[in-house]
This record gives sequence, structure tokens and C-alpha cells, in this order.
Amino acid sequence: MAENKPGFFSRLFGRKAETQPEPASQTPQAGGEPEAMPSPPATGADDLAAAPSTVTTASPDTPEARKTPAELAGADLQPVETVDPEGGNPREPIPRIETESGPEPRPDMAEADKPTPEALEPEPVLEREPVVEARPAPEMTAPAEKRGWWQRLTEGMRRTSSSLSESVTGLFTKRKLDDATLQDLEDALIQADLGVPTAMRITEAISAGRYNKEISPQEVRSILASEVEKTLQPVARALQIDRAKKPFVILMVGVNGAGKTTTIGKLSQKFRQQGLKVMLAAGDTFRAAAIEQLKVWGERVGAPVLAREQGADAAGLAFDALQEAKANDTDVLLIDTAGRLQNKAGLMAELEKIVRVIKKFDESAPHATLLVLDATVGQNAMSQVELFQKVAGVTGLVMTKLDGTARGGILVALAAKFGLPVHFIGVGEGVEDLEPFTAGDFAKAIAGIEANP
Ligand SMILES: Nc1nc2c(ncn2[C@@H]2O[C@H](COP(=O)(O)OP(=O)(O)OP(=O)(O)O)[C@@H](O)[C@H]2O)c(=O)[nH]1
Repeated sequence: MAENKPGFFSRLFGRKAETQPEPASQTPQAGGEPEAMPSPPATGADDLAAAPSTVTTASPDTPEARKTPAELAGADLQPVETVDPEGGNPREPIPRIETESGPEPRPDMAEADKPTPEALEPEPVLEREPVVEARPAPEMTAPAEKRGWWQRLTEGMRRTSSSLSESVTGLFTKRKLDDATLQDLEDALIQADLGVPTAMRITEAISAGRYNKEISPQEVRSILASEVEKTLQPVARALQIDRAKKPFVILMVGVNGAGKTTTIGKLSQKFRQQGLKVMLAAGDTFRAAAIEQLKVWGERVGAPVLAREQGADAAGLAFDALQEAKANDTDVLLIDTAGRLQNKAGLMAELEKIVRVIKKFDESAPHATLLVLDATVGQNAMSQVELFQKVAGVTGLVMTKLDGTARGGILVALAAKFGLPVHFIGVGEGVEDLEPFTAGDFAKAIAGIEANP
């Protein structure tokens, strides 16, 4: 994309892009388009037979045997703290349960240490005995109730905003707005993953009427915020639960580790607080620990969880969950799915099958298909949207882990390119760290404007 970008001066004077030498820094290398990946061996996930399901109730009295299936024997699972069957407000994030294949990318990891999206392939848990370890609960930096959303958002997005802010301050302190400065700004915006069209638009807005004049970093930040807000405004749309649909079916999709299961937990908590009857379906039958993770969330928020053993047919489970939810007068059914990479043809076909089977039960379902995107993958999120849109008909986005990256600008690029509704954003592992997406707050946070709106 960046290769075709005409320089700022060229655009200003209508020169052709090819005549401009392209500085190496213009290519958003770190967040570049993913390279073609070799086809992985068959996972066997498609051949899995259906198996009897279990519904966990939300009772804290759930028998131990149910809480810890055979494959997790010996695992030191974290006890569920602050369980409130009435859908109270559990603050402790649920630890992600890991297998021996290693830990997941952590928000506190250096960018360079993080596994590439390619390295996030589904763990071959079906081919060997998983060894499950409990991950210690992530530390909470401060009591959540003392920090409002604006504070958590700005703190979470600090890495994105400070890298942009540093560029802006460096570029505009006692410097005139000439073509070189504007070119550097445009490059900085592209490096921050905002995407070429948005970077060009913002740079043009900043230069309008100010060419060859001095402009303060504060002015630049404020124009940046207002342009970003313009791009985001149309996609900042709340997730509407249509009460006429009963159950309202939400299918969660995304690559593994993106935060689907955690997001289901956080959303369930919100729905429960709205007085809705919620049910969860552990459709991530690929990863044993994901089933456990969902059961823990179910207990926490007071929502029954329909689960089968690892390796069971996810489409069959989704169908059963629909029946169960209908019979129980459930308001919202959230269906988890296995994390999958775009190039996993078998797993993508499985996802198509889940959607087909759901439609057999209710032609209008799923009523929302939410793609969970991990902000730390940067530009790779673009191809994830394209593929999941084709396979599952994504209706909205949830972006997680904005706290773990300097690449929060990717949300702006996604908004500009796809125009899909962004319902929620996540800036941490805690249940309170997921909130409805608002364009103005996000734009100010990204531009490093500290004022509380
Ligand atoms: N820092 C941070 N971590 C998050 C956020 N959302 C989720 N996580 C963490 O990301 C990790 C992966 O989350 P999961 O919910 O297990 O991801 P998943 O998409 O269900 O993964 P699979 O089951 O492998 O498909 C967990 O450790 C979560 O606590 C977020 O907004 N910020």
C-alpha cells in the first residue's frame, strides 16, 4: 500500500507518485501485510464426532469433577473469586489456562518478543496430551473502581499515543509547516498503523491554510484528534440486543488468542447487569482449556455453559445450545468458537458449518457475528477482517489488547477501509476493561489529549 503513496509535495502540486523516491521508512514494515503462509498439515478438527454435551449451571456448587475434566487433571486452576451468581461485578480477570506449547503474547512483552501472528497457530492439542498449567492472575495496577474508563483508556493506549505524540512534538517544535515536516508527519501516522488514506487526509487537514507557518504540537494534536474522530464516528455503533429475538444469538469469531473467550465473559457480565438471561456455548472445542475458561466465566457471571469434551463437533454443540437456550427462555446466547488462522481451510470450513447449522435452527441467526481482533497484530487485522467476513459474515468488531501495543491506530485504518461497526474495545484483562467504543474518547486518547472529556 505504502509503495503507491504519492509524497505530500507531489499531491500538493499534482506530480505523479512514480517520480518521487520512496523513503524506506514509509513502508509500515512491522505491521505489513502478512506473507503467504505454507499450508499446515490437516488438524483433524473436521473429522471430530459429536459427543454428549453437559450444561454447567451457574451454581458455585458445581461438582469438582465437572470443573476439572480428565485432561486437566493435576492442573492448579485458580479458584473463582468473588463469584456473584446474580451477575455482580467480579473484578479479577480470569487467568488464561495454557498448554505446554507455551505462553500467549503478554501485553507487557516487548513488541519484538511477541510471537508473530503466524506463530499463533492453533495448538495441536488434538494430537497429544495437553499439559495444562494455571497462569497466575494478572496483576491489577490499581483498584479498578478508583480509575474511570477514560483513565483506563488513556493509560491503556499510552504506547500508541506516546509514540505519536513524540513524533508530533519532535516535528512541530519551532518548525515551520513545510513539505518535509508534513512528509515526516505522514510517515509517523502510517507507522502508527492509521493507514495511508487516513494519514494523507490528516496531513492535508493540518496543512490547510497553514503552509509555511508555525504550528504548535498542541494544535497538531487537536486537528489529529478531530480528523480521527471523523473517521471513527460512523463505526462507533452500540451492539443492539433485539429483545424480539429470543435467544439473541451472538457468534464470536477470531484467530486464537485474540480474546474471544475473555470477551464473552466480559460481555456476559454486562448483559447480566442489564438483567438479561444469558447462556454460553463452549464452541471452542479445539482447546480444552478454553472450555474450562468459559465454565469459570459462566460461574462468575451467573450464566449456564453448554459444553462438550475437547474435540467434539462444534456445529452440533451450537445447535444443541440453541435448542437449550430456546427451551430455557434465554435472552442472549453467546457462542464461543475455536481460534483459527485464515489459512486453516479445515477450521474455516468448520466455522461455515457452524453458521449453516445455526441458520437451520433460526434463519435470522446468528443475530450478531463479532470478530474479535487483537490490536497487537497491527496491519494483519486487515486480512483477518476480509477473511472472516467472507466465511462468517462479520457484523461487528471488538478490538482487544489496545493496552499492549503502540499499534492502536489500526482501528482507524479498519474503520476507514471496512466501515464495520466497532462495538467494544478492550484495554486490559479485567472485566471492567472492556467498554462500548466511542469515537471521541478514542480519538483524544490516540492523539494524547489528556483532558477528561
Ligand atoms: N492486555 C490485555 N489482555 C487481554 C485483553 N483481552 C483479552 N486478553 C488476554 O488475552 C489472552 C487470550 O484471551 P482468550 O480469551 O483466551 O483468547 P481466545 O481468542 O479465546 O483464544 P483461543 O481460545 O485460543 O481461540 C488472555 O490472557 C486474556 O486475558 C485485553 O484487552 N488486554
